[in-house]
Amino acid sequence: MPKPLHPVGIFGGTFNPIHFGHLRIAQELIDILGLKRLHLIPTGTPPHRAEPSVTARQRAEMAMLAVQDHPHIVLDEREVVREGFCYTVDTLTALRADYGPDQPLVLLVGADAFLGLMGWHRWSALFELAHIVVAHRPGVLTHTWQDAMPIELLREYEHRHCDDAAALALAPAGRVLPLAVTQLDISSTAIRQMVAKTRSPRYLLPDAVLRYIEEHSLYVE
Ligand SMILES: Nc1ncnc2c1ncn2[C@@H]1O[C@H](COP(=O)(O)OP(=O)(O)OP(=O)(O)O)[C@@H](O)[C@H]1O
Ligand SMILES: O=C(O)c1ccc[n+]([C@@H]2O[C@H](COP(=O)([O-])O)[C@@H](O)[C@H]2O)c1
Repeated sequence: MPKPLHPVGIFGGTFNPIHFGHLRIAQELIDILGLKRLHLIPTGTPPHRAEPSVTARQRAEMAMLAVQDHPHIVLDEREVVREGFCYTVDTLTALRADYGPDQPLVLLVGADAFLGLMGWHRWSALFELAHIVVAHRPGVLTHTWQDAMPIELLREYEHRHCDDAAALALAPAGRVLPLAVTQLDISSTAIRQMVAKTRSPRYLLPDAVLRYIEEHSLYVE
């Protein structure tokens, strides 16, 4: 029997700014799935929210400061340099072309993002391109979260749901795995608000990222 391939992780976000909530779920995914590589992908121009207050380049620079010494996380700037809206389906299509048809790809999203998946461009094509791992997030009702899913998403979830992380190495795409991760009630919104009120977000994000925010006077009002 051929040896299963190590899945490749993919984690996109606005990262305005990146914080320990993001970094912790990325680390837990790496450990649980035995990933050798996770692409950390700051969004360029997001289709789904107002233009972030900080440029994609600066959000990417903060993400780089957060992961530059990590042995398995690579900062992937393909969305930062893309013209126009950044759709995840396009990013996954490009990664699928890079890695070939057999490589298991695993897209990491938080539970709040997964609940909004039907609003994503060509959302049902995402399941053909990658597995989706859904990290629990404080504030999202995880024990009854199926009740919060729109019916079409629930149908996909019930069809694709699996609880065995090892199963993701056995197919290139198509499964949905909920992941009970350490719950860190941190959001970029809260960090931006703290800075605006001259309160320190220290210990919610890496020191190097906080220094960058201070040096560039980000989020001050
Ligand atoms: N504390 C957290 N725990 C689990 N998942 C998280 C956490 N923070 C963010 N995520 C997930 O990380 C991805 C990127 O999130 P994003 O960059 O929008 O951060 P955010 O903190 O939600 O930002 P904002 O407050 O600006 O909306 C999303 O899939 C989101 O669900
Ligand atoms: O492709 C889409 O239509 C789409 C719609 C909403 C969100 N996304 C992606 O989901 C990821 C998390 O988004 P956010 O807003 O929680 O930072 C990020 O990589 C976005 O590009 C993608």
